[in-house]
Amino acid sequence: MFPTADSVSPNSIPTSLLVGIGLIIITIAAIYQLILYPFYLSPLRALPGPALGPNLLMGRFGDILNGEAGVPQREWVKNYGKAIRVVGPIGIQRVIFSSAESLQKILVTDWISNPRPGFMRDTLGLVAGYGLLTVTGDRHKQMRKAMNPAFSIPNLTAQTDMYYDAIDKYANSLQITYSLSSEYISASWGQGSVEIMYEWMSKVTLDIICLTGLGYEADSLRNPHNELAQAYEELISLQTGRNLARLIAILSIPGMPAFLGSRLAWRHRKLIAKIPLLSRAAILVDAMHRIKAVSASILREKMKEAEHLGNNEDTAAKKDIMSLLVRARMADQKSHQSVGGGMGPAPYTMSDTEMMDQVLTFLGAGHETTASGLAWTLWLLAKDPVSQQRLRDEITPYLQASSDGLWKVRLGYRELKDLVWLDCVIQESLRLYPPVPMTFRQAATTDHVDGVLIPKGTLYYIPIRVVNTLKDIWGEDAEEFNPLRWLPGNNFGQVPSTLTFLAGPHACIGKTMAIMEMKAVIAALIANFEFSPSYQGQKAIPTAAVTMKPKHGMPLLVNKVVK
Ligand code: HEM
Repeated sequence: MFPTADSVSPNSIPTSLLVGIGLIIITIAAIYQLILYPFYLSPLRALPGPALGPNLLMGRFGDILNGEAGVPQREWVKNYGKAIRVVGPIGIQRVIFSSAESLQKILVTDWISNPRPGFMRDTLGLVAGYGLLTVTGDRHKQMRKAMNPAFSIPNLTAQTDMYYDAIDKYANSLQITYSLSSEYISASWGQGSVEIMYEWMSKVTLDIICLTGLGYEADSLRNPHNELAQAYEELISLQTGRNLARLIAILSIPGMPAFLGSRLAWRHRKLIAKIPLLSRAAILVDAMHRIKAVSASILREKMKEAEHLGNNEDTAAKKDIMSLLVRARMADQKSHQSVGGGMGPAPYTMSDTEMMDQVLTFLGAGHETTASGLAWTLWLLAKDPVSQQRLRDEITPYLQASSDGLWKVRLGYRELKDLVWLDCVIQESLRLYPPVPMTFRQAATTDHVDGVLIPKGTLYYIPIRVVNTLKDIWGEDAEEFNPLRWLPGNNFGQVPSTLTFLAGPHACIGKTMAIMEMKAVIAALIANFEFSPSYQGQKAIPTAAVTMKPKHGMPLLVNKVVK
């Protein structure tokens, strides 16, 4: 039925016409975004890179989602060179630079003009607080300066003994499980207990970061119902490939991150859970609410404790990073008051909200990353019994006998740093399986990088795992596990060639802490247990999520070392 001349007044445009015009506009916009701009107009179109692929809407996103973390990108870099363009979903272009000079410019020299992109800050802010991971420029400089002392070597040295409570608990529980399950013999492969190592490492690192970062005993190893542990388990479940892609899509809707972080969203979480597209967001809202509630109460306690203790230095409780930050803030405020009675410009101190965000940041940034690093190290050692035994031999002189039938390991900061083979193994594992396999930056201004004109707004994919395995830096065996390359004399440690903890002002503040913690856990486990693949032909597949977790949680066969 077509409208007659009588039925169309100047004030009433027929709905069908409006719909038609709308469809034409959407079609033109889609053709522009998906085809015209990326392939005929964008200044980046001259860069080499993989062809668009069969799906115009998704670009090469399918390869990334279904591939091993960082591997499709590594193949593209091999095929197309060190400055490439990849078209992702809805025609969004990403540029991958992998030369040392271009990464130096993006991450170090011009870091302020290349911040983390908005979608990344929104996502991180929601799950790991609006702390160091989300701020940039001057605010970042101030915050980082305020936090650096808490990560100093003296503080880390004082903290190493806090790792061993969780490590001992895990070693004990592993010993019990082993003794109960070693009767199950797999005729084809071996005897022992099959353990899902990522899950265990996640509990160990949660307990350690809660204690060292916050002075809080989560004890998730013994108490699976611990509220923090449960909430994090739910959050982690959202981070597998497709779930994560859906979540990022939801978070890209303008205003959505702020809404999901609000009390309103929490109050209506049951309703949100019923909306098909948002059901996963409801899990996030609920888990984050619980994590925030626990974090807020930890912070309140810290503040009370700091008021009570004043500047008294020697209580065990004050070794954790949060206590140090709270006390440093109090000291700054007091000194401002006492010098000139609070007149004059106040020094920068973190607000209560910023402090609270740091609590969430430590938990978010320091837990799964380290768990993932540990799971991959155990896998690499399981596949390389010679390196595993060499490590056991290196640690043997430091072992202490104990009544529970386990060797106690109590390596301090200096020993953890100086054990050469332990260092080689950890560095090599972090190189080959960097727990954060990639990150993003976005050009805030139009600029040239490596001679390429980069329009404002361009997304940079920072190829951490790719750079860590470039053959022209690491040699022909770049993709192999070879801890020997880190031995003194083959000194790759001097070259800024692994990007595992990134580089520049946003480089990981927890790097030394994470390495020390990994060394302590690995030393204690290898001293007491032997690890091997859980079945013949086992392959471990890193998922393409925020952190590079092993698919299926990394089952390994565990046997007790005979004393
Ligand atoms: C093996 C373990 C770890 C790895 C591989 C790792 C890796 C990284 C990477 C790649 C970044 C840069 C992210 C970006 O800018 O896009 C980063 C930043 C950060 N990490 Fe870690 N991290 C680890 C452990 C930790 C721990 C234990 C903590 C704290 C207790 C921590 C706290 C942070 C913070 C606060 C930032 C933001 C730094 C800034 O922007 O100034 N990380 N980490």
